[in-house]
Amino acid sequence: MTETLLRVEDLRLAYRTERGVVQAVDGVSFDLRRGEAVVVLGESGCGKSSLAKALLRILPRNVHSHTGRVWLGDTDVMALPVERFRREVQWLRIAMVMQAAMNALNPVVRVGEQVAEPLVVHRGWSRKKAMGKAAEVFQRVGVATDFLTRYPFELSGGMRQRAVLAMALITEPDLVILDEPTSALDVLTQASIMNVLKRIKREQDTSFILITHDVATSSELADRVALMYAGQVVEYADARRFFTEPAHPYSQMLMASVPRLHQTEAPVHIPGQPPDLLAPPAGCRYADRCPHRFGRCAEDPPPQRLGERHHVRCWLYGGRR
Ligand SMILES: Nc1ncnc2c1ncn2[C@@H]1O[C@H](COP(=O)(O)OP(=O)(O)OP(=O)(O)O)[C@@H](O)[C@H]1O
Repeated sequence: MTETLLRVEDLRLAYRTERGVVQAVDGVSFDLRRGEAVVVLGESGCGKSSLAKALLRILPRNVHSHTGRVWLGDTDVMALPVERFRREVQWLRIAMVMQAAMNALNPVVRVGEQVAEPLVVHRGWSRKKAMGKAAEVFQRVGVATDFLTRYPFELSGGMRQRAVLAMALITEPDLVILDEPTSALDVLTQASIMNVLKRIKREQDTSFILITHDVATSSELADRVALMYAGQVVEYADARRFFTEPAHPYSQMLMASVPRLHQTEAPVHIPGQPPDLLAPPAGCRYADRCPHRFGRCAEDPPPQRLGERHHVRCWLYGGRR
């Protein structure tokens, strides 16, 4: 059996705002094996980016609370002093491509130098040696090495996205977290970037957490799916199982809402809105929109185990009181 790389236990992140406390990540647990890709799916505002930030300890100033355990191998990296986490874990073991990172490249620094930077800063490599590695990683992500000496404005969106991916991969981390890496790109470029990710996953045994709201693009890479709703993971499942036989009523509605090429009926629209994270309901977060709602949904369902590495937060599947 492949080794477990990451185990997240009861991760929580809340922000302080003028209107009160926003519980953006609310008791998230899942695990990830080496070489696996988990796709974190969910509607806008459900806490996907906050989950990534909570994992990488990239927190805004208005954090109210941040708790839980994040095991990377045998180490709970949440318990490490923050300087040690930055020195030993960030970039070197877990790298991240932030949302819209390709637009955040420094416009006055050549792309190659920016891509090589993590090796210089975090591994203490000489700039020359790091540039050699940058050329190698550029080829791996499908960018010709003459682009190393170009400035960001000279690259297309797809090329810039590959460059930020190269920057995340250059230290050969165990895990790369990608937040909406292709949402600003056209479908052909999206597909070619997903192909690069698939190849890297296969060749280097790199694990990925891919955050997206796009079911179609993500299905290509996903080994596992974590579906988020209102700060919680409502279903965590094997990807094939999730895409063909989703268990949670929200997963079922989401899958039915994805337009298909040879579909005769119109895609389903999910009525209603997700709850306000400033004042989430006491019971099941999805109850207001759920066609299967019954009395017990007034209580918050804990994750119920449906099988090996498959859990669901729904009373339809029984569970303890
Ligand atoms: N720094 C912050 N301060 C206060 N509230 C925040 C902050 N960042 C995010 N939020 C709130 O936390 C909740 C989750 O936001 P988050 O960005 O994690 O969701 P998301 O699923 O990534 O959404 P999107 O797909 O739109 O990026 C939202 O209600 C959002 O308004």
